[in-house]
Amino acid sequence: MLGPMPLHVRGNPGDVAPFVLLPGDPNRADWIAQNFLENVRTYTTYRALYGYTGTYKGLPVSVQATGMGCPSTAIVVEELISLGAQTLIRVGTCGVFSDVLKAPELVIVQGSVANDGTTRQYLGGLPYTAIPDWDTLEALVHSARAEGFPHQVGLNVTEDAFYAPQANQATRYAAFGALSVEMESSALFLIARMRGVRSGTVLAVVNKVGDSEFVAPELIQTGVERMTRTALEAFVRLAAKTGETRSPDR
Ligand SMILES: O=P(O)(O)O[C@H]1O[C@H](CO)[C@@H](O)[C@H]1O
Ligand SMILES: O=c1cc[nH]c(=O)[nH]1
Repeated sequence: MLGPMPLHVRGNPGDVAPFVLLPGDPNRADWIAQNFLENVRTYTTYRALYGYTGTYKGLPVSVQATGMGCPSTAIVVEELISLGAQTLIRVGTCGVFSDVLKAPELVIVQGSVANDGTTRQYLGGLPYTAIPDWDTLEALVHSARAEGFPHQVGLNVTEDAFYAPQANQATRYAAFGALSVEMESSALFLIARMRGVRSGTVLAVVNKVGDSEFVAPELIQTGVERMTRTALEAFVRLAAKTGETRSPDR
């Protein structure tokens, strides 16, 4: 299964843990590694797609930046899987469509509208519903509940063009029940399904779509801390359920 060093995620076989957190922002990857993991080592810095492996409550966990958008995410996810990743949880930020959902509340993504070019290219025009793995979704919801973190579970929109001139196309999906918008989950969910691994997404709210500013930094920070804890606790739950305690240097 494990081949030579991938082109972009420049780790060696054994560097990446089966459980991987996926922030878009490389600085968030660094911050998570420093503040949540123990015995951290860096396995890649190429193109600022930082990747670290350490342990959380004794469980080997990696945190790998995806960069922004589905094209970069697709490369990173494919290469992580080639390096042995088995469960990938995106810990991202999102915009929301109404004041019903406010920072630091979390969004746990039940499915993501694939309004992006990467999944379109993979699928060759086939309509598709991008959904997370059920066990991962369930573990995220249980963890958020157990931690007492306010959250909503629902539909997200993944899009490519943050500054598309059609005044936030994604808002059109709000009328059909979408809660949030971001730029990576559809590709993550599709590729995970194709390659037979598990995936999920938990998001911290950073803006209401259409507003010209992000919400206050302390609200964003609280949301990011909570989503990170939620995802890590989901890994612990999944590991306990399936007996996965493999070390990254197995
Ligand atoms: O904060 P991250 O995880 O990068 O996620 C969101 O932030 C970026 C846009 O500001 C996009 O990548 C979007 O999906
Ligand atoms: O993709 C994103 C991320 C945060 N906020 C948005 O409005 N869009």
